[in-house]
Amino acid sequence: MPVLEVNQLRKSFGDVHAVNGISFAVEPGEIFTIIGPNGAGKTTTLEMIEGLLPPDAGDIRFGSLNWAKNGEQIKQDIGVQPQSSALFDLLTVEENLKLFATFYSHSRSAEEVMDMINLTDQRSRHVKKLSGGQKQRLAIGLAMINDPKIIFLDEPTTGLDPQARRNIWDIILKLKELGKTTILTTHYMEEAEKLSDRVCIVDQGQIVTLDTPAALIERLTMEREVRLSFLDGEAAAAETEQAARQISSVVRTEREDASLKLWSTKPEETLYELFGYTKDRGFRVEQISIREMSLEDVFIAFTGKEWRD
Ligand SMILES: Nc1ncnc2c1ncn2[C@@H]1O[C@H](COP(=O)(O)OP(=O)(O)OP(=O)(O)O)[C@@H](O)[C@H]1O
Repeated sequence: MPVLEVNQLRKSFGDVHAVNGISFAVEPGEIFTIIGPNGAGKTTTLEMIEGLLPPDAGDIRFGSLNWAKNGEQIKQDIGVQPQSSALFDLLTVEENLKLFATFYSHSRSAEEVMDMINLTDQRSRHVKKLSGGQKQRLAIGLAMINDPKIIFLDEPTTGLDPQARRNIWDIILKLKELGKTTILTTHYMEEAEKLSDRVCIVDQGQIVTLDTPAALIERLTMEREVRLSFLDGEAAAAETEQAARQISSVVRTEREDASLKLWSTKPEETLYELFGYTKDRGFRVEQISIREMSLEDVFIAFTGKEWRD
């Protein structure tokens, strides 16, 4: 049985349909990621599920519980990461955790949470002296202080450097090991691909597609990008481009100076044929690669838009 089900959720602000009929179900223990560009409706969706924003329409269920009848129980069962600006700057790490623990009937010890978020050695530090990554880890710690079944993390790694981002990924994976369900939003495709059991891509308030990262990538056409660069300069690349266009599995080509990119439905065979050609012509190939498909390609394929972080 899903731990969370949302059905036909809608929210408008004036003329803006921020969330326009979103439905999904999350299974216990999943890392479920909502990904989409700025303004796609991720935060609005999360805030409605978290009980912070009333929906215009739609249904939200946590198992057999709903906000109208079981609000107090749901608050005990879920953990919501506050924006880092909501932390108490003049309190220490430990004091923040202990304060948040008083909001709940049941809580984990501050000690245990500090260990999980790797802030035990910063326990007596005031929040205002923490780095961005440490503040974000504390915000996640506050979301887990009530030992919730479901944890909501709204863009927990935005603006962090790669190492700080990886530290947060480690915490999210630890939560999964503990059997928790995590609902995450992110701008970062790489993050969604690495962490998620399932990914829901949203754009303009609607779900574009929803599946496991591997299934989404698999569902794309088998077209893959092949890159070649030539030691013999532009002329060699231009001639090889002409030859590539005669190969039936090559869908399109693009060339910049001595670098050639082509998209093929049979990349290995295409390369084999092109190597025959370059060898006959005496062209020296400097580098070749076949690019793996990523969630970014899935986004572009489904929306027709470029992805930008
Ligand atoms: N309180 C509000 N008043 C008016 N418009 C709003 C409000 N909150 C959100 N919006 C609008 O609703 C749309 C969806 O916003 P939302 O914050 O949910 O997107 P998002 O996917 O979380 O974006 P981001 O990644 O930038 O946080 C945007 O067009 C936004 O400007």
